[in-house]
Amino acid sequence: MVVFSSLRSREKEQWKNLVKFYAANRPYFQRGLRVAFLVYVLVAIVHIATGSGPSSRRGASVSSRKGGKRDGKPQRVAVDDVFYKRLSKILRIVIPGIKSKEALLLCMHSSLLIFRTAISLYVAGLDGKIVASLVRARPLEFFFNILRWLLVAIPATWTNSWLSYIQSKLALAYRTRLTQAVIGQYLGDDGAGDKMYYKISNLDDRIKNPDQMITHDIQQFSSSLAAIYANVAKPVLDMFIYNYQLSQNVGAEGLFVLTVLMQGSTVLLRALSPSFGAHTAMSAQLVGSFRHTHSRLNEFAEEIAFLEGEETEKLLLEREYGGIMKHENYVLKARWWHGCFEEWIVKWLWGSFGLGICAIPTFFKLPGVSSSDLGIRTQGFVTNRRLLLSGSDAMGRVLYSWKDLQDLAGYTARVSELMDTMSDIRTGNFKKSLIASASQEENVKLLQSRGKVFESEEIKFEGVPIVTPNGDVLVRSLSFHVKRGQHLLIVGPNGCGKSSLFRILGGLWTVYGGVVHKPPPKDFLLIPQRPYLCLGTLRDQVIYPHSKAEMENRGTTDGDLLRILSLVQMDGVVEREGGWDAVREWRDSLSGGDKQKMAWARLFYHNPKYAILDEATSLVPPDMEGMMMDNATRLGITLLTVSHRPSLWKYHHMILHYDGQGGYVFTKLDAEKRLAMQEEKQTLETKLQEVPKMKARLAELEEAVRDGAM
Ligand SMILES: Nc1ncnc2c1ncn2[C@@H]1O[C@H](COP(=O)(O)OP(=O)(O)OP(=O)(O)O)[C@@H](O)[C@H]1O
Repeated sequence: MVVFSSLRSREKEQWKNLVKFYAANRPYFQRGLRVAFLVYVLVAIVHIATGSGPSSRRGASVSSRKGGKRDGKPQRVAVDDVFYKRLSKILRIVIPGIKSKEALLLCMHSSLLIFRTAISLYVAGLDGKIVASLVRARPLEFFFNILRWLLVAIPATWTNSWLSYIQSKLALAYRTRLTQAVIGQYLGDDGAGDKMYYKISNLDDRIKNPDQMITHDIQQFSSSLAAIYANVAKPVLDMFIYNYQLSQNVGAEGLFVLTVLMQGSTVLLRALSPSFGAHTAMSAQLVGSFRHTHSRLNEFAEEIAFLEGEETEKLLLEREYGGIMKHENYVLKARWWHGCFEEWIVKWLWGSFGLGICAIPTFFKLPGVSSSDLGIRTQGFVTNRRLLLSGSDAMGRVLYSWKDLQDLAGYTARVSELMDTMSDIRTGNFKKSLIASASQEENVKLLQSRGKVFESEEIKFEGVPIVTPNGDVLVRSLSFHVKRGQHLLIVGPNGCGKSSLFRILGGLWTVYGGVVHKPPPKDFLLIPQRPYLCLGTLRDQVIYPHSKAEMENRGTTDGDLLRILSLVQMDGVVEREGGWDAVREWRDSLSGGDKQKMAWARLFYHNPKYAILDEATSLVPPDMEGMMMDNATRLGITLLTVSHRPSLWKYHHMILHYDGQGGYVFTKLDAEKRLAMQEEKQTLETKLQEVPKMKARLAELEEAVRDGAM
């Protein structure tokens, strides 16, 4: 018993010595703890910045449910090094230099953020003073403190309004830079990137809805990026300042324990966080798909109306919408429970612990701190409490900013997917699902090789294969030669590659072999079966893609345009529609035949060296067709015509006849002979159709004769 009590008294003595040692060296311990806190915050920032946080390892793939694949692998969306690489690439576009407008806005934004923190610190101290003057019952002091409170409200409100204004300006500036960069590549005419808008949707499978990405996703990305700066930089800065100030008031020990608690709960929260970045990217993708289905309904409204396809279209739309709702509900639920858990930890758990810390100077005599009266104690408590609330709010916002960062990762993935795909396409690297025959050995070789293209006055193909973007070899080796003035007729069964030849001539499809000699694209004008009518005035329809200024520069007047329209018997449309400056949705205002005539008027206005006519007269009467062909010939336009109408044959000198099996014949066209053969063929075909009926009638008669005989 004696031994035991002597042991206890020795332990007590040791403990006392330890406390004494601590009290004597407390300033050094305090300094050590503050440095440790600083290191901790820096490590945490580096942790987030390098994407090595727990959530980053749990990045989900966007394409797990639908589309969005790169190289056959699903695209990952997470706050990881891939995200930072993508982001830094985009940042170089949106903030092109330190002297740019965006850098200046960022600088102003940062200064205002620091100024606001300084105001908050002053307000925390003032709050304490107001309550202290109340407790001490000093009315004059109380009055002056309230006056200070009112005065500080002026720069405080001014700063807040400026902050949100500059943040919005920053988002707009980012959006403008990014939209200009993307549209520049999408519609720019700079060699390899030429006709990107065509290639991205026709030659590549990766981007399903570029329109949604350019209009919606870039806007969301810009707002998210502008907000992330305030949502991450400001709380981190606040966390430093408030916690440093708090540790000065209550001692660094409380701060140390609070930090350990916060770190523990942060790790737990992050481990339990759903992958919000992937959810954001998926939402954008689903909305894009829904919008695309809607725009198809608008575009083909007439066809669908005649086919009475409402039910099917409704089902398609409902399916798309159902997909969005399923996803949104899932995300909503995930956000709900995550929000509950997060608020309980951040607001209530940290809050109660913080109150305990604020009470330390009231209940304990801290070594080196002199005792104080009720007023000082109250002032200290109120100030510390405010600092603590602001500090834990900052810490909470750093936590919340993880979600913002994940949202940003989602939008960044969408925007960089578009930009990376465009870069790939610029280098001729397309990703399209190939048909089975493309994997045959000879076709694999063919798809890997490239042909040569030379600019020339005439059109000459030497052993050029016609291959569709999904690897279907339509013609293995095509050779023909068309000189200026030699009109070429192209015939063959459906899907044999007639229009595909034009796509090669227009530089849209890849030349996989042989040699192509062709004039530059500006020397061609295409009239398809359903001609394109642009948004704009009636005049714009004739002169497209020229502007009115370009038309005037080349010396053409509205009178000249009227004469051109009279050639296709369309001059009445000017008066009917209210003049050349009338603006309509011309696609709906003109009939099918009128649209074709308008396209012919455009041909006569531009007067190119070559005209590609792809069933371009299918909807106009034969006499009109003859007049248009004659006028084109008179203007010296060389015609490359696809038509099933025998009446057109007589205008052509050469014929390229596909057999539909990969073979073809290219020869001179003896129009008269061909016409006679065609007519005879048609007569025989009509007669052949009668044969089954005649046979049936014969059988009936034979039976009747047999019956009568019995
Ligand atoms: N963007 C594309 N991607 C993949 N395949 C395509 C694409 N465009 C056309 N094709 C395919 O190329 C083949 C040839 O098409 P093309 O338009 O040249 O036929 P065509 O001979 O003009 O037929 P039609 O007389 O019916 O107009 C078709 O099988 C078509 O499906």
